[in-house]
Parts: sequence; structure tokens; C-alpha cells
Amino acid sequence: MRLFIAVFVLLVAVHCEELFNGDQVLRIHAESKDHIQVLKELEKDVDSGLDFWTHGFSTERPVDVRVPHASLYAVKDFLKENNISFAVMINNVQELLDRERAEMVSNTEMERNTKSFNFAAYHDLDTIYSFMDTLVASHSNLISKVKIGSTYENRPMYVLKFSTGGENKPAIWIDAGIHAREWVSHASAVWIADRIATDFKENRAPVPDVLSKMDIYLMIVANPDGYVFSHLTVRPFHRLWRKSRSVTSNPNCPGVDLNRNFDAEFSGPGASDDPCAEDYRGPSAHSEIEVTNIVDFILSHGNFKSFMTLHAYSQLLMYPYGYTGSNAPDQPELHDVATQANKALNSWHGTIYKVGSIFHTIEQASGASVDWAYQHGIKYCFAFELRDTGEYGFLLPADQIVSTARETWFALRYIMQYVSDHPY
Ligand SMILES: CC(C)C[C@H](C(=O)O)[C@H](C)S
Ligand SMILES: [Zn+2]
Repeated sequence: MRLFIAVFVLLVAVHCEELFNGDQVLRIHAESKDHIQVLKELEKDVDSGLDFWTHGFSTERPVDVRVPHASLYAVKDFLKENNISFAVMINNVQELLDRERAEMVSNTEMERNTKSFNFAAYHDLDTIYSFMDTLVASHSNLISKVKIGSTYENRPMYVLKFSTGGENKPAIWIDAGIHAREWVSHASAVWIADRIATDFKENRAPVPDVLSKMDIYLMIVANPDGYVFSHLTVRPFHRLWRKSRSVTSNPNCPGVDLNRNFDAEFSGPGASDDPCAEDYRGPSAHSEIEVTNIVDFILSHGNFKSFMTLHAYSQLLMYPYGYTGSNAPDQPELHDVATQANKALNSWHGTIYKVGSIFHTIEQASGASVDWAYQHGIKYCFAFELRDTGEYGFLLPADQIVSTARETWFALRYIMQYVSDHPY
């Protein structure tokens, strides 16, 4: 009997790990309004099992979609019947997942044996949280850890505060990981936290000057429940989870897209009211505890001058608005700051980003954090979509983490310097 159970468990484990075997990511090129309409219909059909990795359909930008193995032939035939061209971007998603998992297992071993922290690796929530404690302990004169509340599943939400003292100084907000599967955003934020600390300690511009005038608040994991879920290795394993993990009106479809739940044109076009959709906005603005924790913290502080959020992927540096194509009142200045920040980013590894408003660069999005911050008087609001442009998508190899983080830092520090030099 015991042998039978062991074999059964092994089979289940293997099956669980093989959830994405044979899945492919197709890069689809819409060439007409009809094509866009067809893709919109496909995206609306949440039962199709299609996982749209990029949103916002246009003839200017391709759409990336993960297609379950079982649907591959049907989807490819459908696209061919509609004369919609596509290419296979990722041939077998499971192969990338297996490599990523193997790297994480060996890295955990290495870190345990050497009692070190490897910035060129992805880490689970507990390891990120203990990294934060170590960083605070090593720089207690500069950094403190602030708990801003708990998540739906009752995990703590932490912000690292970088301050040289003073009461309620003007402040800069940076968050990462509001979408769980965008692992390079969390990993970049870990590296950036360490870089702010070392640049201050080594008196490397512009950090000391910025921190003489402002505080910096860095939230490495804005969606802890979703991030933990994306690290699970047994059913209901889902490395490509985007949303939170709250219960919704549909018991089969938990989770809200936290970046559609902010009170900024909430429920407008650019979010879905279907709990099974990847961009489900939630039942009402700020219905999600993770969002209210961030909103309440920022409003009670009351002196933020910049709000920046890190996402992945597509290599974009964006500013408000997402909910409308109209220009924000500060659009000329925001565009100029983003353009200069992009030059700083590009100067290091030559990585090419596009710059523009969210609406015109990626898609219409309602309820987004950046629009909410801007509408609450925080002028210097930016959203980053980090590497890459689709070769690996959300499954960016860990050996690109440090170069991604460093080039992002070059852009962030340009913006921070500009904000501290332009008080308002
Ligand atoms: C600033 C926004 C609109 C980011 C965007 C999203 O939230 O969908 C990415 C595609 S994840
Ligand atoms: Zn995102």
C-alpha cells in the first residue's frame, strides 16, 4: 500500500510540475482594426485558457499570449484563418520554468552554505523579508522598516524608509511587484535598496544630496500574497499569477488586479469587471486591503512629491495618464524628465526603452496607481516596464537581474535628483 501511495504522490508531483509543458507564447501582429477586434474577442473569452502577457491591442505593437499546449493547434489555425500573423516567441514555457526553478534551488543551497545573498537570483518572500532586516541592521542610521498593514492572507506589507532625519520631509515613493509574476521588478528593487544604502555610505552622488532634502520609501513587494502564490511548486501552482489572492464573487476566480483597484477613474475602460479576467478591477475602488494600505500610508504622510512603480516587461518608461489619451497638465515636463531618465538608463547597457504616457505607450488602463497618485497632487509620477521586450517575458533569466536593476537605478537616480532640485 505504501509503495502505491509513494508512486501516486510522485505522479501527482510530476504532474503538478508539468502544468505548462508544451505551452507556447505566441507573438501576434495585428495589422488592421478587424484583427484588433478579433484579439479583443479572444481576450474576453476567459474560458479559452489564453494568458495574455501583454495588453492593449494596436497595430503598432505585437501582443504576446501564452497558449496552453492543448489549444495550440486550434489557436494557430484560428489566427491563420483570420490572416493574423504570429511567431512562436517561447517554444515551451515549462522548459524555462524548470530552468528557473533549478537555478533557485541551487542558489538557495549556495546562499545557505556561504551565508551570503546573491543579487543575481530570484528569492521567495521570506528571503526578501530577511534581506530587508539584514539591510536595516547594517544601515540602522539610515534605514528603517515600516509595516503599513497586512494583506488579505494576513502577511505583513513593509516599506523601507531611507531618511537622514527631520520631520515629514518631502518624500519619494517607489514600489515593485504589485503584479506577482513580474519577478524582475522585485529582484531589481532588492538590488536598488542595497544600492541606495551603499551610495549613501560611500557618499556617491546624488544619494547624499537627495537624502539631505527628501526621504525615500521603497516597497519591494506590493502584492505579497500573489508573489507567494507565484512561488508555489505544487497545485495550484501558478508562476504566471498576476493578481492578489482575495476571494471574489466567482469562487473559481480569486484575485484582483491591484493596479486597476485604485480610485482613479475606477471601473472606466481599461479594466475588467469579470473576476476571471487578468485585469479584474475588483468590486469597488480600494476594495483590496493591499491598495488601501498603500493609499492610507501615502495620504497620511501627505508630503510625497514623486510616485514610481516598477513592472515588467516591455522596456517602457511612462507617465500619467493611463485612463485617458488626454495630456496630463504636467505632460511636457514629465515627458522631458522621462526622456532624460531614459538616456541615463540607456547609457549603461544600451537598453532601449520607449517613453510616453501610459495610454499612448501601452494601453488604456483605469484604476492605476500612477494616475491615482498624480490626481492626488503628486507631480512626478512614473511607471517602468523593465526588461525584456519578449524573448523571455516574465521568465527573464536571473543572469539579467543585476544589469536590469543597474540600468533602472540610473533612471531612478536621475529622476530623484530632478525631483529634489525642483521642489513644489
Ligand atoms: C502602468 C501600468 C498600466 C502597467 C501595466 C498594467 O498594470 O497593466 C503593465 C502592462 S503590467
Ligand atoms: Zn505589472
